[in-house]
Amino acid sequence: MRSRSSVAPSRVVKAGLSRFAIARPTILAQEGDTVIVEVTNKLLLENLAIHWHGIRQIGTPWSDGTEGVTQCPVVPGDTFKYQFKVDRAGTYLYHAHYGMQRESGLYGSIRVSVPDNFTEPFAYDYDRSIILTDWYHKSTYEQATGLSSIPFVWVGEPQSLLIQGKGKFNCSSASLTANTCNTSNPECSPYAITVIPGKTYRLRVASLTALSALSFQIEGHNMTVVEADGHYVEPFVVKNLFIYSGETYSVLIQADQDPSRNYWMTTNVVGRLPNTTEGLGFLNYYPNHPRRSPPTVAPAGPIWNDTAPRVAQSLAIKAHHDFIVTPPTTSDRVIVFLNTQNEINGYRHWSVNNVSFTLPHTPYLIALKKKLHHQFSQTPPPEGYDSVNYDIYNVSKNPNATTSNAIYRLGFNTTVDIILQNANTMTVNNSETHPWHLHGHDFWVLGYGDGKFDMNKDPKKYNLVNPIRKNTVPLHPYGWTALRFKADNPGAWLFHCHIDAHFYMGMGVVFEEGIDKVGKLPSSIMGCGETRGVGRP
Ligand SMILES: O=C1O[C@H]([C@@H](O)CO)C(O)=C1O
Repeated sequence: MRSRSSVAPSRVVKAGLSRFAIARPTILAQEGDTVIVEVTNKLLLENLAIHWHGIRQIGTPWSDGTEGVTQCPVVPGDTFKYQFKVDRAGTYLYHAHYGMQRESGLYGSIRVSVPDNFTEPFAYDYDRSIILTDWYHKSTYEQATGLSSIPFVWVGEPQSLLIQGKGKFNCSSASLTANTCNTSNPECSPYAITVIPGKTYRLRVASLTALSALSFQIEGHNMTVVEADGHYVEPFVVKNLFIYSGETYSVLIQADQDPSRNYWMTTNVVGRLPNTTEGLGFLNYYPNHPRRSPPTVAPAGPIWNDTAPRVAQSLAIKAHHDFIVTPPTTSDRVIVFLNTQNEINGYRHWSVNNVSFTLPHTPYLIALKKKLHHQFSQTPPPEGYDSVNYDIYNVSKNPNATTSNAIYRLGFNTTVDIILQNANTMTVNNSETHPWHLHGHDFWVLGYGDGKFDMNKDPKKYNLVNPIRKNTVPLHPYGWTALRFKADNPGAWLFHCHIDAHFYMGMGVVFEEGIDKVGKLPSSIMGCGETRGVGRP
């Protein structure tokens, strides 16, 4: 097993956040470090909160940065201090967690290195990170207004795909002024990763798309997957890496091709009918010019509606044989989450077991700890759905759908199974891919399957031998995904679809466990709802 560093030096990273800059600093830390980030909200009119995606916040649930769940928003002009321990090496992310703010570009990487005396189960010469995103021309406010209007206005497909904040847009297709669309602007040149011929690179690839499921590929180069969401993977080789919003992977690439030219890196939409041209970057072989286009046409990625290779990749991700932590063999509670799109009072929502999630005025962590139980519904949300009669293959009207801010209260230290069940949307013959992200924990991924989950048969097929642990996992169209986790981290934790618009439309739940074990809450997380006036100077 990996050893822990006994020294815990602190690092302070100061971040000021202003509106349009895309490239955020990467936070570099070592396992065991305490990271302190002082975030100053320099936005004129917007609140914010920053989530440290993949960091479990053990003992610091108030630093999870989830507005409405673990803290009040950081208002313009205020500085908020996040402090947490990075207790496990790996590839993580940070991003805004206020409304749909993340997709405006407020994100970055967290790279936690292994302790000094530790050898990873693979070797490489250099370490590089990229974040894949999609980009909309409409502001998040315009998008949010459409989503919560009658008639419903969907955000649609993004205008561009970005590799490390850089992408392209066909200016001739829009009536934009010269300043907003200028292809000769160096800002528009594709992102390049420069490699030295003969060397091996660890490329940390993350996705923080607002909507798109992606395939990522590098022309002429195989990728060996070695890490997923901070856990070592039994290595396997891919040509296309399928990646969903909220996931991180490390892949190894060998710079072993003809060194006299550059190669395309491309990313394209899968899982939805694409209306966005592919994102392009260069794998730049030194000493070629980093902006010299490869001599080839950028190769096309895999076809968008072929689900089988995506499910196959999900199934291929297993824990590395030297780093297996087996899950408990049984669970104390099984909760089934039916994912549906429905209409409630004429508004379009996403729901879990016909309940569309809404946030209370006082964040849960505060309301729970201070026993302000009137702040949110005390009617327990449903543990499942009518799996006998519900037809997952057809449009359902779901007439009993409601909105609620009730939460799932879990017994401390119990083992919980979550079965995510997909279904048809409100469009005929359509079921979408949803990346589900759990705050405060990793879960074991026990299995994926097609169709309706069968409680009698499917658990027998669970992988209890070498399941990967992750914090984000896809739910494939018309399929199910089975997860297991231990409710061992005192706090209130969001579990939600990582598609911005879907979470905005109610696709999430909150778990509470061990609230009596949470330490004294810092007053800085207060100031809204029933704590208005508290924590503000
Ligand atoms: O929530 C969504 O709404 C649209 C579509 O279902 C209705 O326009 C879509 O593709 C979503 O993911």
